[in-house]
Amino acid sequence: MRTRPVAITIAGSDSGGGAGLQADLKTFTSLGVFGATIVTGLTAQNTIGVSKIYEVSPEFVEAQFDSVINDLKPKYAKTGMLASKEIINIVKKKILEYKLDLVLDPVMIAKSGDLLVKEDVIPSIKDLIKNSIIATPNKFEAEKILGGEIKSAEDLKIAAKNFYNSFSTNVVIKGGSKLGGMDYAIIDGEELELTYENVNTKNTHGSGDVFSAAITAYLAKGYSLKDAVINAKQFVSYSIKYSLDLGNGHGPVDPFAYPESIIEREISREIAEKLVEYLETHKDIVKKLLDQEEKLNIGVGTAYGDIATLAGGIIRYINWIKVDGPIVINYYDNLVTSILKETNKKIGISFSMSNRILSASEKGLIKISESGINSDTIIRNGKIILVADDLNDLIKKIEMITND
Ligand SMILES: Cc1ncc(CO)c(N)n1
Repeated sequence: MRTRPVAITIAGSDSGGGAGLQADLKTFTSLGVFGATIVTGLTAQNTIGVSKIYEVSPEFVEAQFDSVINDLKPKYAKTGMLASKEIINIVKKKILEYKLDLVLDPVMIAKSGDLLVKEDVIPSIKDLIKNSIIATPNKFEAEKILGGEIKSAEDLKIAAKNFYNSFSTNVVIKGGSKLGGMDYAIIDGEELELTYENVNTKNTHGSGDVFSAAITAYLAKGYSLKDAVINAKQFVSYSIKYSLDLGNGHGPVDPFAYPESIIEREISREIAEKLVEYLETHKDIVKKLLDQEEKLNIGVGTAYGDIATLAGGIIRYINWIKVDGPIVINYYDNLVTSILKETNKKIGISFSMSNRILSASEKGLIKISESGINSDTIIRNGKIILVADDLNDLIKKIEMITND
């Protein structure tokens, strides 16, 4: 009998799928957490904007709480869009009734700039903040809640302290791209500056939702609040770095990017194993590619820039070959891994320079260059590196060169 940690999102639907409860559920699932939803409203929305908002009645929000909490007994919940003070008030009542630990994301506007809440929600939001374990406003929301402006990293730190002291609640304020992607957190009095390589993209629809959902998921998995925030920052940064160019507005971030990058690493390892097996069972071909007592190596890359290679390589002694493993990922740099990075090709093999290569090139079977631009065969350090888009393509090229 299997179980998973359970987390709840109390949020609105984004018909476009990139933000709101859809982003929350994708984030929960990607982190191995079972997500349930208390739907507060529906938006007719896409990457360009919000055209309509339909509010769920407070009574129906309450009914969802009673159904979900009594049965699934979650400890952690997060909020997204809470469009009116009536909804915020019922959420507060139910949070207290069920003693839920709340991650409060004071969602106010979509990436498109459209308002997601009524103008008069601020006092009720402030009241709910006091009943949360952490609030995660962005710069804009923090300005609305605190008053004043946040224009610099220094302002961001002052605002976080002010927020922490005013509400006696842990806080992380998201600085956004204008402040270099820096966030500033205060957790149990400890100040934390959260940074990641700055990613320049317009496709950030759903980024705030993914961040607060990831904090909630890590809490449900048993992380401390500080570790949950640190890990959530990594997770959301990855989903922004690999965000999707879908739609004509702000494309969605991709909460599946992080688990998929791990899946792809495993697939690259399996393809590398298949290539090694091919070479082991085709010693005649290896003998043609490789001079005696020399080494060849292979590389298999993923869409996330990770590369599987052999730690040692394959060595030829007169009539037999020795595989010097293991297969490692991003561990050793060698000729193949650097050429794969340069050319963006998916798979490669390095071997000895020979007349065979030159004649294959003269016959027009392969295209040699030093740069690798528009060619499948690169000369580097007196060796040859053959690259291809997939395993079959590479084997086809290898057989073409050694077909005599
Ligand atoms: C429904 C919904 N919730 C939250 C956001 C903020 O990303 C959004 N754009 N739409």
